[in-house]
Amino acid sequence: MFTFRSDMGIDLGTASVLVYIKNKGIVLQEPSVVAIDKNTDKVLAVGEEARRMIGRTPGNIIAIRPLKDGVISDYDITERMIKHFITKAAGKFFFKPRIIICVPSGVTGVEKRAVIEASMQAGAKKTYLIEEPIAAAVGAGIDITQPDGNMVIDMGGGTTDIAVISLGGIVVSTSIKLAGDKMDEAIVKYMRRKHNILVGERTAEDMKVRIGTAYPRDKQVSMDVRGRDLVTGLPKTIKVSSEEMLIALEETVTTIAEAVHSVLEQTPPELAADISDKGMIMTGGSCLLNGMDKLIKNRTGIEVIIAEDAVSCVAKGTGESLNSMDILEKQMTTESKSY
Ligand SMILES: Nc1ncnc2c1ncn2[C@@H]1O[C@H](COP(=O)(O)OP(=O)(O)OP(=O)(O)O)[C@@H](O)[C@H]1O
Repeated sequence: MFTFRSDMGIDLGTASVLVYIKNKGIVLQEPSVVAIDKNTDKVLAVGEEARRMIGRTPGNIIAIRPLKDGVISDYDITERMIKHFITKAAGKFFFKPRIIICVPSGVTGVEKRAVIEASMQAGAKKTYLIEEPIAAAVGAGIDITQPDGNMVIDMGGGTTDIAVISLGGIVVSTSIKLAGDKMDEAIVKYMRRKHNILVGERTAEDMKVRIGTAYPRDKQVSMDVRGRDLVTGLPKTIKVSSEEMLIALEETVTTIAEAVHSVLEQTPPELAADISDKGMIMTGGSCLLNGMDKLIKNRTGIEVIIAEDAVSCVAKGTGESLNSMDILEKQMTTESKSY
């Protein structure tokens, strides 16, 4: 089916890719996973279909997450993944779309060019890149053009980006490679250390979402977890409580709260006063971890607001930035402007 020009915003995340099309909203949300046949180098599946293959692939098939820790770890695969998602989201287009892509904050100039190249090859008329905290703020409904201090904490899969934004620009920021993936790893380590059980990446993520917590819960919850007993080598099921998750996640979540505190310390006083009045906004999938808002509030004394549709904020903000391209142009990567 042919569609008329549909400007497109893409959140190229470590954990998932979201595509936003103007006037349509989020049209695609899939994990950033690609399954490859090692022998032929052929892409077998992308997104959800590829994710289901993680940990279950025969020798010749590998499921790759081409973005890791907020950087592009596999270039070529990232390029192929972007092309696949653009084509899937847009169908065949009549007018080439303008595409704006939000990349993890740690990517290098070379990686940025690879992303732009992939987008151009997939049929973009022009490609722009945008910084993650700016996109998150726009998606959370903040008018970033005002001379007001706004603080955004975007906690994704690979990175947590913390930024103070005013007049459309980032005043102070930091990006740490600690977010959802590291929480999952911490759970795997805890289960091995405490229970002598090996659990998979997906089980750990499930535990985090269902019983994980960053702050003591009012009411304890627990779940049955299946893994491999490291002593007998056989499958085993045990009950794990949210109290245990608090211990497993403590180091990771405390470091994130400390990073927020340190950005606040570097914030100019007027902007800090604005933030203190309005509260900080949290976006990204990992901000949904139970008690994360309470932990940060407890550490900083400032109210924390979880944005509506926290997971899709960056994609939404990326897409909406197309409307205010002139104001935001200064935020975009210079090398992307000329394409
Ligand atoms: N309810 C929840 N509780 C805790 N964590 C959650 C929840 N829902 C999603 N997550 C986590 O959020 C992370 C994904 O978030 P998101 O989709 O915002 O990341 P991303 O944009 O792909 O990553 P990045 O911004 O680092 O590139 C995953 O680690 C996932 O496990």
